[in-house]
Amino acid sequence: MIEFSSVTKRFPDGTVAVDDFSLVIPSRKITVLVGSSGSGKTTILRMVNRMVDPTSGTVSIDGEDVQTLKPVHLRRRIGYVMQNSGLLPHRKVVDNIATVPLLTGVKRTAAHERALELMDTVGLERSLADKYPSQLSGGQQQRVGVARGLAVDPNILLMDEPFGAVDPIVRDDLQNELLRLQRELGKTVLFVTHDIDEAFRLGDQVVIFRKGGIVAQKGTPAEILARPADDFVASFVGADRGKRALHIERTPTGSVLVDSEGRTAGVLSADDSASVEAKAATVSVAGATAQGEDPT
Ligand SMILES: Nc1ncnc2c1ncn2[C@@H]1O[C@H](COP(=O)(O)OP(=O)(O)OP(=O)(O)O)[C@@H](O)[C@H]1O
Repeated sequence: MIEFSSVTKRFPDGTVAVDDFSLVIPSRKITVLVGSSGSGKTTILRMVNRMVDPTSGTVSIDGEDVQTLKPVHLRRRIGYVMQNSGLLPHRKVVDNIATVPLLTGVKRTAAHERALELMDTVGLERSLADKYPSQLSGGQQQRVGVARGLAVDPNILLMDEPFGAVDPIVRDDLQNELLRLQRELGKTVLFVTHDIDEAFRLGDQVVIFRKGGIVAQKGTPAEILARPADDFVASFVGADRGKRALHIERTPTGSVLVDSEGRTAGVLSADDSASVEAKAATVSVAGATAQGEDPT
């Protein structure tokens, strides 16, 4: 578990990037920080591995204040995946993945063998091992970035907009891959994105920031969608429009879900359908009662 307690970060130029921020990040779950640019998400993420130190407050991992731990040790036990993969252009894929294990003294053959296994894990052909990053597609480069983040076998994986720079189809693939990996590996993942769809798809816990680094709402995607804390959140998550604002329409052949643009978005399964119909009946009975009519 990672815990932020009343954390503030003021940079030397006076910018307050994070102001009195508290959050518990549960182990083996994906927590997603989402919000507009400049809301302090990256700064928060970087405080976990001490790329940034807080001005006040504490960040702890399993009860241990990270301030008491050496940055180099933290970075060797925490995976870090960034936008544009951050690969070293003059190193082959296999060497990029093996960078940190080699630094920590793992023998070259063992580090390379492990790198090849990680290529399997993230769905990369082993034949790409001897290529240079520029010879790979954007999606492949991101997979190498994820493999490199996993190379130290970390319990914690920090991911800073890792899929921000790839096209929507590849992004979709990478998100699926991360969910699959998470089912297999069960890491504690802290993930930063601008994209609310990505946040809802990946996050067990989602934290929505408004400008100025203030937490507008945190919860599961279902909690946030079912009960947005205020108009800002409702508008940010699109609860009031498009594919998220669904209503039931009865057709001669059954009930369907329709979005706010009138497009059919799906159907209710038989069970759901029965319970929704029952609820609708209860509501109309209650309504009739409220108006003083006899419901029978
Ligand atoms: N080293 C620094 N010195 C001064 N100000 C900084 C520094 N790093 C970040 N900031 C400022 O702190 C604020 C938060 O930045 P941060 O990168 O954490 O936001 P973010 O939510 O991750 O933004 P984005 O989504 O654009 O990456 C911004 O106003 C930024 O300009």
